[in-house]
Amino acid sequence: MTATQTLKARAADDWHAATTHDFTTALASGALEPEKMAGYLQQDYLFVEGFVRLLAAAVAEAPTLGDAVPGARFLGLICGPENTYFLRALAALDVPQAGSAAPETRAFQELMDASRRSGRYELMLAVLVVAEWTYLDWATPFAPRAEALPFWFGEWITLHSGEGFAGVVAHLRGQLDAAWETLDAPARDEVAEVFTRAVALERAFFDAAWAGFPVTR
Ligand SMILES: Cc1ncc(CO)c(N)n1
Repeated sequence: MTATQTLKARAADDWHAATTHDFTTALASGALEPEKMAGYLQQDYLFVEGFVRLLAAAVAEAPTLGDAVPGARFLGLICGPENTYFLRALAALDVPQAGSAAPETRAFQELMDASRRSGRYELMLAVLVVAEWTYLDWATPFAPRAEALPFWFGEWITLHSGEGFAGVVAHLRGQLDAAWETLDAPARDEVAEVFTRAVALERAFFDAAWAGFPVTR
């Protein structure tokens, strides 16, 4: 097994819960209440702010230009089509951007900030790999039905499935698998800890979204 396969297997319970969640099942069926989607997108837009900074830091730490380019392209996608999706979807659901971060969002912001400020590429990658790979896993089975859904559901699935997005995940995993080979045992333990924590936070974020984040009006 590769390092990222082993890390995923060690977090199997939370991984499975996060990637087969009632929230995403309802989203992909089109039956998710607009209020729940609005609360989720408000909080996730705050998540994305920290994610952009983290991804930018990882691009800066990549060992070569070849290692940096796929992440930089992905940064462009998030700040382009994905950012526009958020603004269009929030407008369509008739809500503004969130006033403040919910506890589950804040926990994620703190993990992203800590891994970014560590300056350590492998800790940044641990969070990035979890965030993108869990989304690829839940969204991929729903890709065939995305077109038939209202855009605020369908485009969220499309943004996290398909060949291009699978390539992003493969790239990030490849970076972490390569970095892993250079790490001593204590550093590997730190990566595993961040990876496991990130999977738990993905699950908690969907649990909170399914219960219903408070919506800013
Ligand atoms: C909480 C969360 N995790 C991962 C992603 C994928 O970028 C996202 N948009 N939100």
